[in-house]
Amino acid sequence: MMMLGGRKKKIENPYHQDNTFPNIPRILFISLIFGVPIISFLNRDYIEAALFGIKSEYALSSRSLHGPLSSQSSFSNDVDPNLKTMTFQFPDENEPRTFDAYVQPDVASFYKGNPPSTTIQEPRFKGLAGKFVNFSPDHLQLYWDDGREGMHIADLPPFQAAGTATFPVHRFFFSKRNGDKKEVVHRVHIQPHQNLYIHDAFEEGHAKVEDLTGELLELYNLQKKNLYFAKEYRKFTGRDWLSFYPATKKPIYKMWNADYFGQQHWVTTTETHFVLEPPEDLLTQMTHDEMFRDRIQHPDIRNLTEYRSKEPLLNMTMTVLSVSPRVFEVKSFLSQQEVDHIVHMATGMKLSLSTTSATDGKDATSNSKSRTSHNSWVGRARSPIMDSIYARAADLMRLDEALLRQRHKDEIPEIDHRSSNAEDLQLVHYARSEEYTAHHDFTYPPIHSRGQPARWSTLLLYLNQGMEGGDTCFPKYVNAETTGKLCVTPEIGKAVLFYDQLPDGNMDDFSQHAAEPVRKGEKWLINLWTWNPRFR
Ligand SMILES: O=C(O)CCC(=O)C(=O)O
Ligand SMILES: [Fe+2]
Repeated sequence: MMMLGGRKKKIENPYHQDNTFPNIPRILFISLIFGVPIISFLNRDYIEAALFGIKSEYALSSRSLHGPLSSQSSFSNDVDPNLKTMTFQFPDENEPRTFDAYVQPDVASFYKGNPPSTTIQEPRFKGLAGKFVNFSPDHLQLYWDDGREGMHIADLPPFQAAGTATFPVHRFFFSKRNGDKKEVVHRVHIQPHQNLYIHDAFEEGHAKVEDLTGELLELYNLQKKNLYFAKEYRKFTGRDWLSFYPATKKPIYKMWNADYFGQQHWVTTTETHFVLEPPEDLLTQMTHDEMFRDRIQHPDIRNLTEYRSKEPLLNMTMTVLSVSPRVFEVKSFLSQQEVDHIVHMATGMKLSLSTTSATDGKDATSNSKSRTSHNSWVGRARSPIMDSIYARAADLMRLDEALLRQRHKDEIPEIDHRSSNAEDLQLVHYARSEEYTAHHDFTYPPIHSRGQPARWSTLLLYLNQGMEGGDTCFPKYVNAETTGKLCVTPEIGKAVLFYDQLPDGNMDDFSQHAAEPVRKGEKWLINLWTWNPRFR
């Protein structure tokens, strides 16, 4: 992450360890307990709309202000049409195994009408997710070879892996401590379209399987199977396998299809926009009972209906910006009122960002008299508006809103933990000339972690507009018309949803993205990350 570019901005994020380090520190979450009857709400109703030949899908709110709608699960029983059965056999087994692997469809199908061509344009951007596997019983360190001492990237315990965004010109080395010295045991030269780099001490004659015992032997066997699988997966799909077989399962949640550019999905939610500012005393921390989904049984819950839009429902249109990676845009996901509220919660500042875009970031912040604190993380429970934004985001992603918060033991009993599957919202601020170079939002969990928890989706919410530069770009998006990148320009309240994983559980290298430098003005946005299967 850092040394190969990285984020150049003021707000340091201790949790956002994009693509390098396997350990994700934890955010403290107050444990909440509530005991009320559970009614399940998720309703999904698909309507094929003939309108303009655009396929539309219609989903209803996961948490109704008006009462339960029906019961449907957030979890996917659907078979993603891009999953194809791959058959393979481990050398030490008698029976073949199968795996439903994501196979990218023909690029011509990414276009509704006539495709501009029938072949993929090779992106100009050559960066990729590098994953480095220590297939040895030694505790190693990974360094980026900068031509000098080397720059430390990651700790690599025996049979574990780590990663970073990198480029084909880069070189790395694996090293081990030898007294006070670093002893290089393996060198890597990054190649185009190759994500996986393995230091195989057994093949290189530095280690013998016969010498392994106990836990090391167990880890050896796990990683050996995984690496064998990775070879088969690459043959079948053309991509490197960045997850862990067999522990990584395909995402448990429903994923939106992205079949062609411009495809639209419609989502209707009862979590309508806030359009008036509620009094401060109504905007305090939510209690557990108040966040409970069954609001109809709790008329005292702060829905704050009188401060919301008069419309009973909010219609959100998701437009497919990219098929691979799957990227969607939703205009007006947030209202101006909500944007102001988020900034207030996250920074303590009372300011309307829409009026600050022409100035430099420093001026906007130092002019603010009402600034009381500077938090860059905002949790769902901070106010009824934050709670509602999470519930709306859940609807957009077709998740039960209870997944995005602490749950009672009877809520979603199919999953074995009660903590939220989403992180707190992370505020990101860029002053002039700041940027966040191309990176991935996923990390690599340790191989012995049974659930293989990982970030599944990223929801970006733009809090201002009108700056020069500052686009979010996807430089590896697959298409048949340009070698350039796909860029999204910030607009107040707009959301961009993309998936960090493929429908088969592999990390999606093509989800690599960058925040372009802000050339004039400043940029504000927040991230909402949802994990599969769990966060913490
Ligand atoms: O600022 C942006 O447009 C993207 C931010 C981002 O990728 C991140 O914070 O991980
Ligand atoms: Fe990111």
